[in-house]
Amino acid sequence: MTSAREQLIELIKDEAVFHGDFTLTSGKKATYYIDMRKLSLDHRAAPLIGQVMLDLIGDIDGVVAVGGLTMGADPIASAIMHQGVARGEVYDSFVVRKEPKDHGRGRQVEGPDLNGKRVVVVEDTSTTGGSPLKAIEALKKVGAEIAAVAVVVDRQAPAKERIESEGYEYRFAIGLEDLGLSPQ
Ligand SMILES: O=P(O)(O)OC[C@H]1O[C@H](OP(=O)(O)OP(=O)(O)O)[C@H](O)[C@@H]1O
Ligand SMILES: O=C(O)c1cc(=O)[nH]c(=O)[nH]1
Repeated sequence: MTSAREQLIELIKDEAVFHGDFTLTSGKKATYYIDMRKLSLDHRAAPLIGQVMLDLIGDIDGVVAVGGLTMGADPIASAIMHQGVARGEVYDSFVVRKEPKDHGRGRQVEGPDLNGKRVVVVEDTSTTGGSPLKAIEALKKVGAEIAAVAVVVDRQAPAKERIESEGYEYRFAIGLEDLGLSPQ
């Protein structure tokens, strides 16, 4: 039987890789764009994402919650939470706002109280790694302990090096070679 990871790779190749002229979050230009939102919000792909990410992070001890910078990370964290319950592996999820909320409780990290809790920062696609590092900054302010950064698709440009140089473990489920793409 085809694995969840293989099924997800086929869906990404068929439905989430777009060719053209794109400007990325970092301001860099690229000739392809991987639109993981198209799949993380799709009923066929979301459960696969949950399974693949659980396989990726399942061996990291003591993690109670997963989440990242809104909005790419949000459906990834939800998929992990829901597929985790189905497997008996329990994770809560959280959302890191790009800026603190300017009313209500003024929070930047929404969800459970993470003070003293071990978390994995997740991401749908990572290019420079700037987004998970921004999430980490906010998470440290609320007292969370960062166990690792885990992303679905790594663009090798160069998130891994940047995140590791800041002292965090970096894992990814799918690389460019799996998708038949070259780094840019
Ligand atoms: O590795 P980086 O250089 O940070 O780039 C990758 C980020 O870009 C995308 O989000 P985007 O900034 O487009 O925002 P969105 O999630 O709100 O759509 C993606 O979801 C990652 O979060
Ligand atoms: O670097 C980015 O902004 C980026 C690249 C990509 O392929 N997909 C995405 O959602 N963001």
